[in-house]
Amino acid sequence: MSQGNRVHSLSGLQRLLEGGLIVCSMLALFVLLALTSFSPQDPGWSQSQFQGDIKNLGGAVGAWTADVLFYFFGYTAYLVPFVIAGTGWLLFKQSHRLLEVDFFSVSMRLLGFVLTLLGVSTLTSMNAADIYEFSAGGVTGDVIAGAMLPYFNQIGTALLLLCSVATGFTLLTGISLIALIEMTGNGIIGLIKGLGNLPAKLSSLGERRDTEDTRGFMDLASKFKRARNEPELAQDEKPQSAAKAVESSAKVFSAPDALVEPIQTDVSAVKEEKSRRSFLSRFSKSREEPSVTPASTGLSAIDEDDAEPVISELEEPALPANGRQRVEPGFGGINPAIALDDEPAPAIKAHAIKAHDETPPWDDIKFDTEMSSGTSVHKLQQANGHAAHAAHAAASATSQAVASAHSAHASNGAQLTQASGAQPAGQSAKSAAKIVDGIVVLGDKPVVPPKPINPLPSIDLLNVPNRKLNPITPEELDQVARLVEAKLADFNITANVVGVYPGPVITRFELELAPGVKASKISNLASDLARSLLAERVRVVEVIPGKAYVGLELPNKFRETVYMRDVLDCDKFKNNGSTLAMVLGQDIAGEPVVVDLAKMPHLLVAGTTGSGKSVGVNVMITSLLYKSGPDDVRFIMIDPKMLELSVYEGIPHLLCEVVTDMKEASNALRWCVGEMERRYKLMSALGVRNLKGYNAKIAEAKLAGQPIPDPMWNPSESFDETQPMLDKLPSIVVVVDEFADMMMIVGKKVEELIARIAQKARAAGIHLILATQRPSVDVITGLIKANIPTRMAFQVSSRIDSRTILDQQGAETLLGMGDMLYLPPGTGVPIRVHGAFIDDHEVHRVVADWHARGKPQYIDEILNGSSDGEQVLLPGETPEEGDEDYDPLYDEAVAFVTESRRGSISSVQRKFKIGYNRAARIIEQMEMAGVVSAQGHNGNREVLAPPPPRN
Ligand SMILES: Nc1ncnc2c1ncn2[C@@H]1O[C@H](COP(=O)(O)OP(=O)(O)OP(=O)(O)O)[C@@H](O)[C@H]1O
Repeated sequence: MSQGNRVHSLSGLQRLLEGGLIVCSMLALFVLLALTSFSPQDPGWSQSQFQGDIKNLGGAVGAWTADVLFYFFGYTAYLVPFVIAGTGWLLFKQSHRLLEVDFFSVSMRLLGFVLTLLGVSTLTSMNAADIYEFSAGGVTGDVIAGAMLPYFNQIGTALLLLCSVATGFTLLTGISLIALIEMTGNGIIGLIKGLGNLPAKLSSLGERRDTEDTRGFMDLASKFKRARNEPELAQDEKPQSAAKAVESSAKVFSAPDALVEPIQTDVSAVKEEKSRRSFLSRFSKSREEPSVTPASTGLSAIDEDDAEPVISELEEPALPANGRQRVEPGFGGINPAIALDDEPAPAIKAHAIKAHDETPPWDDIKFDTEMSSGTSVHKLQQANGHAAHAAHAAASATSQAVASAHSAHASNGAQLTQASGAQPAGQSAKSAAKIVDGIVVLGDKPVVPPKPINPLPSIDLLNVPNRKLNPITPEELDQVARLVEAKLADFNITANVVGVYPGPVITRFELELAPGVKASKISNLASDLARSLLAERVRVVEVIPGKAYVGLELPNKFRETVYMRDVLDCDKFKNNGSTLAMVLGQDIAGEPVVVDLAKMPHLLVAGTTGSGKSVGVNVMITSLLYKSGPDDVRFIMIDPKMLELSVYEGIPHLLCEVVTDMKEASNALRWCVGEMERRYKLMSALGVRNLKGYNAKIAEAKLAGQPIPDPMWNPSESFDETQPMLDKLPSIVVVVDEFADMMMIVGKKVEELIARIAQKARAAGIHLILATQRPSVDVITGLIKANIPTRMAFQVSSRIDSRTILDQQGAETLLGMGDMLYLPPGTGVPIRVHGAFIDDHEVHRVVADWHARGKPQYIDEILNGSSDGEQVLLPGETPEEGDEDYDPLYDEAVAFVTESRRGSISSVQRKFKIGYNRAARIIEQMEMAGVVSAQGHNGNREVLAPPPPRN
């Protein structure tokens, strides 16, 4: 892609190159024709006499050219047209690299070409019969053979020449001969094995088709036919027959290979990537050893001006993952049949309609069944992909199965509700369906299972990345290392590059400074270095934990995107036991970074607009949706911008609708403080120290059959007539996207509430993720900073902003697009992380997947305050200075203002001999009450209320 851009930007040069390609192709064709139609009778350089017409297709010039080429190179002359065509093509395709010519590699290739050509010519000269009247190896081959044979004899010469050809080939093409031999060997072995297994495979395939499949389909079809042809069949038996059909089809068809293969392909792509990195890290490790320090590599002779100071990219063939076959499971042939064929039986249809309010639309049901791997319906879809004819017969029964799935889904919602201790969503659905041994039972009959909470969403919902690797060669890295040393020397800093760590976005060079050189000297030169190295930005890492070196991070020329799927698919995340584990992205070496929100326990995210904050927040939320169900984690999302978080509306994890109104937002924070206090009381009643201990105790008690009654139940205040039992408590994550807005609108109160939650909520399992694009001290106040130890800084515009977030500079040198510095709790050294990328479609798919698993049970009190409409004071809270808190002089002041018809602050001040602030507050209260108008242009207020009636 980027290459394409370059070609366009060089359109003048590009035209020339394209012309060159055409000329080279024509020339190559001409030489090929001249060589193939060579006739010894034609005139030529080595011919003196000439009779008759020229037979060469290239005419006299062709005849001469062919003659010269054969004379000098013999058979090897046939290589010449290919070399001409190849040169034209290379110049055309690699035009962008003309500007960054690496003379070292060009001379290597040239040397390789000469060695190969001479070796082949001489070998041909020694072993092949003459071509026309020329020697088979031309004069070149003859001369070399003549010079070598007296000294090395036939065999020795041949060996030396073969060695020259092999070396030349490797130098020319850069292809490892050893790898080539290995590949050929593996290919041959694979072919032989494949051919050997072929008869067995063919026969087993034939047998399977002939027996099982056919019988399975016939059974299925006949069952469905019977279901259609027996209208008198009791209606309540229909779901059963559908379920049986589903069951039988599930037995017949195992998961198709297509579903397994793509994953394997993916794994191989990842492996490829890993091996690349391990190669590069091996390189960097080897550099650390004294024997191969840059100074001793001998490569320092490269002219620094010729080398680009940034890591360049070679053309890379697309990875196999690109061509990965995407499998879109669906109802296949059966879906249209549902719409066209028989209506569901009346009773079932009625039920489906009844349950509709509680269930997702048809698409969701389809999605639901698509994604529930291992369920019978999924397998039925596979079956129907194979047997369209059976699908028609099955349509009626399947409609019923799907209708049942609707109600089953509703029942799932009901279960969820119970699990979370909230009000049941739909009593009808609850009474209509129940789950027995993991199977939904409608009435007495088992039907298709709904989409369960477990297994959690599949990683297949995320895009398979179109990875573009950044193939940096060790030589290129070495060049840059030399350049870094040279540029530092320009600034009178003696430093040796002792380690090079290429990553997906940046490459870190570790520098060993000469004794007495301060690291801060390099930091101060960061922008000068960036300029002289032609880099966008350079980050200097003064302290690398555990090492005595200074780090210099240069952006790669071709930046790799870190995809969410790649990071999520790592063992570090999958094996993480915490329900609040989140992936962030990759570190500078390309290793996934997984963090635990429970340990943070609150996170402050800041960065300028467009730096990748929202994507970062989405990645964190999506990780949580991949790690935990609503039983474990609940969200309160506050989104003053009204667009970033609204996508999550309706997932079962939400405790309330996504909050966009700031008054409601402060209510939500108040609710959190109240909930925190309630949880503390519960925990102290149970004698546990944190939420984990509390949940363990509840689970233990339930297992023992002795659930713990709610110790805070008060019969006089509660609606519950009997003492309720305690249930598992989920962690609560409060995500605020743009909390600066909240601070501005609601004011100091928010800061207090946030500080209060931040101070205490860790043990209660309430966690804050606060994001802002305004990293200024009036937003990220001292109070907030003191209580939120974990920070995440995306790119910011100034050092001051970086200090506001991280208490140190560095974030101003980040590269944007998700590049971040993550400061873990309790440390002072931030980690550079390249944030993972997730696009909106992927988020939508994960959200839709959760929609299909259940509905949220909103708690109204969160947004509206307490149910009686009165603000209950939280423990330790003093009443706010409310509007109704009128000044004792207010009434007198109103009388004075309305009588005197003068509504100015100064008149009230003078009359009552009070301070300016107090008088201003009284006038403001009058304005709100409509006694005086708002201030006009001239600063005066009009008195609106009539004077008080005189007695
Ligand atoms: N991790 C990433 N990898 C690649 N590109 C990214 C990444 N994160 C963000 N981007 C790119 O940067 C753009 C801006 O990101 P994002 O919308 O998250 O910024 P923001 O800081 O939230 O901006 P705003 O505050 O204006 O909403 C995205 O549209 C995306 O193209």
